[in-house]
Amino acid sequence: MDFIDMLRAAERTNRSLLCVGLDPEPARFPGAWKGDPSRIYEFCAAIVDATQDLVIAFKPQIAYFAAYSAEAQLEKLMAHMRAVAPQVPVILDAKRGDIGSTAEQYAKEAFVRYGADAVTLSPFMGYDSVEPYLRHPGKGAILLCRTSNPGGSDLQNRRLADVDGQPRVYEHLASLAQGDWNRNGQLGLVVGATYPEEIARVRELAPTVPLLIPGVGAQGGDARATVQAGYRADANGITGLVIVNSSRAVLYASSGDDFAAAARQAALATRDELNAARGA
Ligand SMILES: O=c1ccn([C@@H]2O[C@H](COP(=O)(O)O)[C@@H](O)[C@H]2O)c(=O)[nH]1
Repeated sequence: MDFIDMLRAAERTNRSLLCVGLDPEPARFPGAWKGDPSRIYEFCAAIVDATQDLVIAFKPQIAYFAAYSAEAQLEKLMAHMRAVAPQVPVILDAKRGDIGSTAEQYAKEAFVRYGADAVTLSPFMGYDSVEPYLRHPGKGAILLCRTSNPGGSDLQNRRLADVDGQPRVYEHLASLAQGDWNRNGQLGLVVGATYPEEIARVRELAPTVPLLIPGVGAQGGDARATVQAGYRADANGITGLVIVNSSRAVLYASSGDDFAAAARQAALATRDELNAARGA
């Protein structure tokens, strides 16, 4: 099944727009695991087991594994997610971006080594840096568009003087992802929950592209405003999906031995809040 079909199936089966982000920080692990990078797999697997029926996707952030030379634990975690939650797509948050020949290797890393269903990319180097990912049939490529951090404005909100209508950079990217760049319907966009007006603008320019929206929870984004700005459905079903990510607020809901149960409660509350905002 391809990435978009998996998203739709997980959304239906789990009645969810929530993506749980897997950003394991050993310093925040519970009890005897605290500070121990060899527990990264066990910690993340416990979170996956506790939330797999509540999510539209999982999003491991590769930096949290690479920083501890824990790539083998990430491989094991990918296999675990496939085994316990085959219905849930996995988005590898890697934010890669490089010339085509190097991008080919990064695409193999994401889709072959780790078996991810989609990967996040920086589109800064242009279409030829994105195209190698699109050669993997059915896999998703999710482009940074209007990121959740304040510094996102430094470049993404600048206007492009030589493009008709002088759109902002993020607006131009949204148009490209809806149109010329999206040759096989594999593209998605990252838009921060911290900027709901920009989510609405992206949705206007890219009505059918799935939006990965980090920034609720620890970054303070408003779940209700996020869904209202980005989610679209009509009588025939969902026309514009949102994948709303929360990482730290779920992972570290408790620092005690009840961390997995607490993560489940946090995920459940966020899922229900997102559903209430779309009237589901
Ligand atoms: O614009 C962006 C793009 C990616 N991220 C990533 O999402 C999670 C957010 O974690 P929280 O703990 O829920 O704040 C993290 O992996 C970021 O690298 C983002 O925050 N904003």
